[in-house]
Amino acid sequence: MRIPFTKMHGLGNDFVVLDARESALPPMTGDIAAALADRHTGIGCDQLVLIEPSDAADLRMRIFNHDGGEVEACGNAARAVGVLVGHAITMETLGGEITARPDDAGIAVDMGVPRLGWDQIPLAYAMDTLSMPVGWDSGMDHPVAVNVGNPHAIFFVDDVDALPLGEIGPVIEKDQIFPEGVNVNAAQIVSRSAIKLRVWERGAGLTRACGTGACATAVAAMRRGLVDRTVTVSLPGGDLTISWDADSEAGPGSITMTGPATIAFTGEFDWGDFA
Ligand SMILES: N[C@H](CCC[C@H](N)C(=O)O)C(=O)O
Repeated sequence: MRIPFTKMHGLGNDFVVLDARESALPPMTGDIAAALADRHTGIGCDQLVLIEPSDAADLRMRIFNHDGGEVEACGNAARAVGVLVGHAITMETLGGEITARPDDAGIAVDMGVPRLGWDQIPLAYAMDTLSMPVGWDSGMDHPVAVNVGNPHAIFFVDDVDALPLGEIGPVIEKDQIFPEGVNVNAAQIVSRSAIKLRVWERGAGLTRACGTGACATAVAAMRRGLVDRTVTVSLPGGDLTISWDADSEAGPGSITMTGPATIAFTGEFDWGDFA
């Protein structure tokens, strides 16, 4: 069975996108997703993105990490789907409903309201998520924990480029204090409107950009009073603008992420080669 795909990226965080809205695909599994994501024997990507029909929103976006794990959210992928569709849409995801709309700077995604409770991250036991009383060998300690559909630990450091994130990231990612794993963010405050960020992604490793990481890091920095409510987050692949609406009687505001997404090329593969 020949399957069309679109290769896309958001600031270098790359995706293989399959659009099953018009014609159903055979069931996607973690093994098939990982095989397609493999950069040596597959098409190669950080995440596989599957677009399906939805009864609750304009479409359903499913995200499979490079390791095949299906996850709740992917900010850069949300912008990629926004570019592919070409107009404002609502998306159902495992992490909740999000919306994407064209914007002067590319695509603006409303990522919803961040979850800040220890059990919403989730963490293994009750603790202060604004400064987790934990540390790891490289001196990266007392992170902020934020869930933006998916779990993030944010460490504020003096120099992100001096960190061995490729070594300490996988250790923290799989620490038992994070029952569902965690995306590991190393952030450097540049000014009250600028953050420099590197991310070790759960299930994908070091990536050139992480949209949810940028959102979670902005929320963490705002919670600590380090930046204003709109901030530019600079990742190895480029910049994202993150705003966190002020809280109201209804509760915490929602997060908006704005930035580009790019179609690299289209192609086809034979499902039988990967299933
Ligand atoms: N690795 C993430 C999913 C992809 C997130 C990242 N690519 C983004 O743009 O948000 C996780 O396991 O939660």
